[in-house]
Amino acid sequence: MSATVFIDGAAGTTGLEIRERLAGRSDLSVVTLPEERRKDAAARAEALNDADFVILCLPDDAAREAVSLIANDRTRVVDASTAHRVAPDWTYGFAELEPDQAEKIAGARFVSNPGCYPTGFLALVRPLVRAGLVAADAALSVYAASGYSGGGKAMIAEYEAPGASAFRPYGLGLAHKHIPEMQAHAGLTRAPIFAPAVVPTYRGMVVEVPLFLHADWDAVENALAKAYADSALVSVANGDIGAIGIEENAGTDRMTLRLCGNRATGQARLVATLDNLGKGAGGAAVQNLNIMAGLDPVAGLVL
Ligand SMILES: NC(=O)C1=CN([C@@H]2O[C@H](COP(=O)(O)OP(=O)(O)OC[C@H]3O[C@@H](n4cnc5c(N)ncnc54)[C@H](OP(=O)(O)O)[C@@H]3O)[C@@H](O)[C@H]2O)C=CC1
Ligand SMILES: CC(=O)N[C@@H](CCC(=O)OP(=O)(O)O)C(=O)O
Repeated sequence: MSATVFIDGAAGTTGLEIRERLAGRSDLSVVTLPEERRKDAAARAEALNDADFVILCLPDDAAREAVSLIANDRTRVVDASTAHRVAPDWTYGFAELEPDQAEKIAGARFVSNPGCYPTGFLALVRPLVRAGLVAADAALSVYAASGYSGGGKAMIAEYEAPGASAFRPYGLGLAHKHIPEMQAHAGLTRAPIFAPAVVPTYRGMVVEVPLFLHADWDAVENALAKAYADSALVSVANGDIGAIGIEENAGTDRMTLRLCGNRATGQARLVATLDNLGKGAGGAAVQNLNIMAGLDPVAGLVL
């Protein structure tokens, strides 16, 4: 019999993306609640406890509540929210982050899906910190632009009404909810300065880390290439390029990384493109589910 998967929050933006990726799968049976019961705590508690796997596509407080409703020691969880991303008893669900991360996910009961912006930042920075090519105490900055679906149903409604801004920097108080996971999982002693912006396109994301390289350019290029050599989803492309579009990986579960900049001066721009709803959310959640269930890690994903 195939494993059962309950999607809590299945009517939301991320939930719908996950349902699309799981549609037609014969190796998993997807459970969702009918519209009139999808916020009923008793119905959710029953579904959460019946399922082999649950994927939480909920605001942080509702995700914490969902975990508290699980009263057995069997149901395994992928949480797409920010609630558990630096919690010590949860496994960080970024399979490509460390050489043994997929193995840890495979054996974990509680897996937190990475944030969309941290997915780009960590993919660029973690291999360089690990290799000693960027110092653990480096003062890093992160600039990023996201499609408006990153803000869920509320932001989609706002951006699909007249008058949406063409470029909207936010997080100006430098306390965005993604900063703790960026610092913790990159292995940095200082929090990066994080400068995100929303643009009027539905999906897609560019994450950029500009920095003065103190290491050899080729060594940095090689460290990135080596880190993702075996990945079906993350690739390293030639950074000798004039411009990069936010659309590059929109509608897919891929992520592309580049080391751009001026080799002669050592001034670099590390750039990642991904889909906030793909590798940044729904794609990563399905990848984690596949790994936990011992299935093909990229089954159902958009390659
Ligand atoms: N959008 C993105 O790009 C990304 C989102 N995420 C995370 O995924 C999670 C979901 O985000 P997103 O899909 O964008 O948000 P949405 O607002 O689009 O969807 C959230 C869904 O959760 C439902 N919900 C809220 N409270 C409860 C509750 N108590 N019980 C059951 N259902 C509830 C909402 O119901 P209703 O429809 O009635 O409002 C809605 O359908 C968030 O934690 C977000 O941070 C992570 C990475 C990227
Ligand atoms: C454009 C926009 O508003 N994006 C959201 C991030 C996406 C998201 O929902 O955050 P998680 O990845 O942590 O779940 C934000 O900045 O809060």
